[in-house]
Amino acid sequence: MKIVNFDDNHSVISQYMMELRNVDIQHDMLRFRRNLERIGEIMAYEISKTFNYRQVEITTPLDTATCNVIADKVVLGTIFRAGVPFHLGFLNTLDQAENAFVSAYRKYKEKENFDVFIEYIASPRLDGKTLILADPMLATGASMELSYRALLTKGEPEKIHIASVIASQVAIDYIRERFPDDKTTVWVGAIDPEINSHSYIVPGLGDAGDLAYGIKE
Ligand SMILES: O=P(O)(O)OC[C@H]1O[C@H](OP(=O)(O)OP(=O)(O)O)[C@H](O)[C@@H]1O
Ligand SMILES: O=c1cc[nH]c(=O)[nH]1
Ligand SMILES: [Mg+2]
Repeated sequence: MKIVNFDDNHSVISQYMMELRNVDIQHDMLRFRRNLERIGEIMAYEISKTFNYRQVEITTPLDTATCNVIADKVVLGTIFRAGVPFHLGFLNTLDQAENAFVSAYRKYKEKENFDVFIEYIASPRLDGKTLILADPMLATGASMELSYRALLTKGEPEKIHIASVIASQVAIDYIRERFPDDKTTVWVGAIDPEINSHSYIVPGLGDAGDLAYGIKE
């Protein structure tokens, strides 16, 4: 499994990450969502460098030109709710992609004890396609794994890109053991060292869904 950590080579993403994490800035919900979206746009661009391209002859007003277009059949698969602004960023860049949505959410039994539930899935067929699985937070990795398993009912993708803003080291190890090694690449803004007893990433940024859309009951 290949891992691309954007924190290894600083870029404007580092600035967006600071704003997402910073308690003095992250409460601006519009900026928070827009930063997730902007990171999605840039990650999509970087992932697009791994695609196959095919040549097409097109007509310009003056002559014909040989151009290259994406040959991969790309599906953007996103996990509700925090994934929504991130998804929009990917779709801004990869506007021809198909789209899949999965709802994965934590249902708490007690304060520190929860199950992850999948209740909704909407996806095209995935056989032979390039699946980008986007969720800004990878804490334990359970939502990502369960969403992937739910999507496998729609076919077997040829390539898998897991895209996240912050992953814990635990989640990276978890995903490494559960996703096909030869066709999975993980793209992350940063890998944080710990998760706490509530399975929140530390230092992380808090609750991405709540910061993007408000506190849920
Ligand atoms: O790796 P995990 O331990 O599964 O945790 C990560 C998940 O938690 C968050 O979603 P949450 O369930 O809080 O739902 P929300 O996006 O609606 O806030 C986040 O967006 C991930 O989907
Ligand atoms: O740190 C975390 C863990 C799960 N979900 C979040 O939004 N943040
Ligand atoms: Mg949340």
